[in-house]
Amino acid sequence: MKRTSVKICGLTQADQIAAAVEAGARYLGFNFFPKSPRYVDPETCAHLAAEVPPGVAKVALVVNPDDALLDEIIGTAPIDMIQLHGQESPERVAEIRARYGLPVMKVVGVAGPDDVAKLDDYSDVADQILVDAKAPKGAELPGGNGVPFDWTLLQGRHWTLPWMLAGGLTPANVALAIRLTGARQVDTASGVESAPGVKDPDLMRAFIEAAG
Ligand SMILES: O=C(O)c1ccccc1NCC(=O)[C@H](O)[C@H](O)COP(=O)(O)O
Repeated sequence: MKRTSVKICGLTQADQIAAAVEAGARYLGFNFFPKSPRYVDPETCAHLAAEVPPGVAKVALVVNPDDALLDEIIGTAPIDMIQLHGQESPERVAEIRARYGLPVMKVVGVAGPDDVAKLDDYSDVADQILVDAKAPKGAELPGGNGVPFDWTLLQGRHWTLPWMLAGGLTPANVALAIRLTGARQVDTASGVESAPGVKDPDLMRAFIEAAG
């Protein structure tokens, strides 16, 4: 029986979705950040989402979205959860959650102890927290950079909300990351790709197996 729920983020092709589902992913992320090699538009997402069986959550990843973008995505594709991957304030998270009536996962980028403390700001307004590595200085993308953070920063920390670990997780390091942090949910994008934006079925299978 699986103990860890896995999210595969940045799916762009139907065959990758079939492979991720077959391997046991519980969440699939669709990326609406235009500069990303993993970008999909709402129409494409709607077609891809039709391939996703019940029980696997379809997550819309957005960065500092305005209502117009969210209206378009939610009005076009059957999204189950919104992932906020920008600098959204607690007030904006609450507003989005109320407007769309969907669960919201707020991302907090971590590089040091002060960042870990920020997780508490969202405990009353989000449904889940995604604890990701802070993007390296000068990076073009706010996430999906394949960079881990110091997992020991999370040791001894407890949160009331469900949370997910991300940032540079790969088939080779995910078991150690889980052991050090106690994460019960993990997320990966670049760690299961053969090239930027191209998910590799063997790597997805290996990741989910290693996550346990
Ligand atoms: O993946 C992207 O291109 C991306 C672009 C803009 C914001 C977030 C993005 N990715 C986030 C993720 O896919 C993951 O949730 C997370 O950052 C881990 O990515 P990785 O380190 O590549 O596993």
